[in-house]
Amino acid sequence: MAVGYNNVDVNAATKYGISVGNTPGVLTETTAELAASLSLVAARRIVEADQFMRAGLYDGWLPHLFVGNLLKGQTVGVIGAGRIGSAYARMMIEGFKMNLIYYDLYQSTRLEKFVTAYGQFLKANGEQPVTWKRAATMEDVLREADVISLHPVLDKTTYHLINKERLAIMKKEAILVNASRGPVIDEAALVEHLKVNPMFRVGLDVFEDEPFMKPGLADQKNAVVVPHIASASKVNKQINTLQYKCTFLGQALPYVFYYSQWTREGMATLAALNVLGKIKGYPLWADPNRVDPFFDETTPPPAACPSIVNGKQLGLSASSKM
Ligand SMILES: NC(=O)c1ccc[n+]([C@@H]2O[C@H](COP(=O)([O-])OP(=O)(O)OC[C@H]3O[C@@H](n4cnc5c(N)ncnc54)[C@H](O)[C@@H]3O)[C@@H](O)[C@H]2O)c1
Ligand SMILES: O=C(O)[C@H](O)CO
Repeated sequence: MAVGYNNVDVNAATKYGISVGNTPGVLTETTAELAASLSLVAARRIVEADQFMRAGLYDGWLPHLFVGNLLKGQTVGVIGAGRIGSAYARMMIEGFKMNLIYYDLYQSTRLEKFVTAYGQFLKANGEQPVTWKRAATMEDVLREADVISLHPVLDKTTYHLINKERLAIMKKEAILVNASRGPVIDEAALVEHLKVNPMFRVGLDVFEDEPFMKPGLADQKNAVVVPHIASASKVNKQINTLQYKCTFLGQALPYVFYYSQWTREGMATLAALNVLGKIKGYPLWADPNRVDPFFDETTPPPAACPSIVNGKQLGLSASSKM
C-alpha cells in the first residue's frame, strides 16, 4: 500500500485489465512534515551536534561551533509541486518565511495564491513579504534555491533527475532533501559531491537501492539518513473522559481514554476500499485528491473506489457524487 506506484508496471496491468489502486491524500502532511524535519535537521546540523554532545566532546560555548544555515528570508526550491510538494512548500514558507521557487510540469495556482496571500499578510504587518516564482527550468531552481526538496513521481522523466551535472550547479552550501523516491537522485554522484563539498548537506528518507545505501554515504557527516519513515506517524485521539473518585484527594478527577490513529491505517483503509469497490463494481471516486469522506466515522464510506490510477484507461465510470 502506497501513494507511489512506480513499482507497478501500470501499462502491463492495464493491458491485462488489472486495476491498480493507490492511497493518495492520507500521507500528504506526514510526508511533508518529514521533509521539513530533514530540511531543518540538515540546515542546523542537528545530527552532527547530537553525536558531538554524546561523545563528550562539548567543553564550552564557542562562537563558531556547528554554525548552520538560517532559513528565514532564504529561498526554498520545490521540484514536483503536487500534493506533498505543495504541503511542504507551505510549511517552509509559513514556518520560516522563505521565498519559493518551484518547478513542475503543471502550474500550482493554489500554492501561488497561498504565497501571495501570506506575503500580503506579512507586508500588512510591517514584515518583509515572501515571494514565489514558477521556474521555467529545473536548473533555475537548482541555481537559485538554498533548500531544495524533491517531490515528483518516479518515472522515466525523473530517474536520476539530480545527477553529477545538476549537483554542480547548486549552491555550495545548499541543502537537498529527498522524500520522494530514491532513484530520483543518482546516489553515487551524490556521495562524490558530498565528499568534496562538506558544507553541502542532504536529508534522505529514500535510497536508490533501498534498503541499501550507496558505498560511502553512511560515512558522510553532511548526510542525514532515515529509513523511509515519512508515513510512520500517528495521532493520539481522545475518545472518552470519565470521572473517577480520587481516594486521597476525595474529589472527582477526569480519566481520559486515548487511541492512536496511524497514518498507515489510513493507507490500509484506502487500499481495502479500492479492493472492495472493485468487487462491488463501484465507480471511481471523482477526486482522488480529496479522500476525506472515506474516513468520516459518522457515515458509511462512499460507494466508490477511492483511487484507481489506471481507472480511465480501463474505461471505469466516474462517480458523480462527492
Ligand atoms: N517517503 C515516503 O514515504 C513517501 C510517502 C508518500 C509519497 N512519496 C513519494 O512522493 C512523491 C510525491 O507524491 P504526491 O502524492 O505528492 O504525488 P503528486 O502526483 O501529487 O505530485 C507529484 C508531482 O510531480 C510532478 N512531476 C511529474 N513529473 C515531473 C517532472 N519530470 N518534473 C517535475 N515535476 C514532475 C507532477 O506534475 C506532480 O505535480 C511520489 O514520488 C511518491 O512516491 C514518498
Ligand atoms: O509512496 C508511499 O506511499 C510511501 O513511500 C509509503 O510510505
